[in-house]
Amino acid sequence: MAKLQVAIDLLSTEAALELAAKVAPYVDIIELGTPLIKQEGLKVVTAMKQAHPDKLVFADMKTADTGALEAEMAFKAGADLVTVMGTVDDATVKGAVEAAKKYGKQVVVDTIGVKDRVKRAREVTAFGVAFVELHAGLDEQALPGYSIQKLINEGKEAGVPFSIAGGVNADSIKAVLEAGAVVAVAGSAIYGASDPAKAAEALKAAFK
Ligand SMILES: O=C([C@H](O)CO)[C@H](O)[C@H](O)COP(=O)(O)O
Repeated sequence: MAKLQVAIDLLSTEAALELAAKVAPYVDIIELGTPLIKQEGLKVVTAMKQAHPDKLVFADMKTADTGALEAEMAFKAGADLVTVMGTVDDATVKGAVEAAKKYGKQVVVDTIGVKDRVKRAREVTAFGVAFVELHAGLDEQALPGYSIQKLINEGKEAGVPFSIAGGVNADSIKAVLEAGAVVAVAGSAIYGASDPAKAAEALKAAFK
């Protein structure tokens, strides 16, 4: 069964914990966004795992170098999954995968900036990553004419385990799941909602 991941792009540990407490009943994976980790450090990962030991905690490290080292730092802090950028050297991805094996954890490759996401998704899957995040970041989403449909089409074509991030919301969740995503990532559709718990519950209902 596919999983729902909440991406927390807030900027304090306190706010992240408050949001997670509201939405935890409806989500499978709690993601600490890259800006949040940069602002608060890996202690936000530790705090989240302590508060939600039954959830998978996803540290959106967006690692670009020293794959093994950064993955190990996040796993030691309590992360279950870490991200490595797909645009970087294969050695960085492989290093993170080696660290994940050592800790019994998992690596996800983030495809922001990857020109041919389908090709790269297939390449990195062979290195042993858990799944590939077909991702349009917040800056790309803000460009005129952005549509999540491209990611959905790429997922259908890829033939490897993938998540989709980049505007997953109540309108797009069904198409994301029908495309075969193993994880649907929703950030602003949850943390930006007037009632985040209700928004998460509505998204989760689409999984049935
Ligand atoms: O990963 C993300 C982004 O790079 C900032 O950290 C977002 O969490 C991801 O794009 C999901 O957010 P929404 O697009 O708002 O659903």
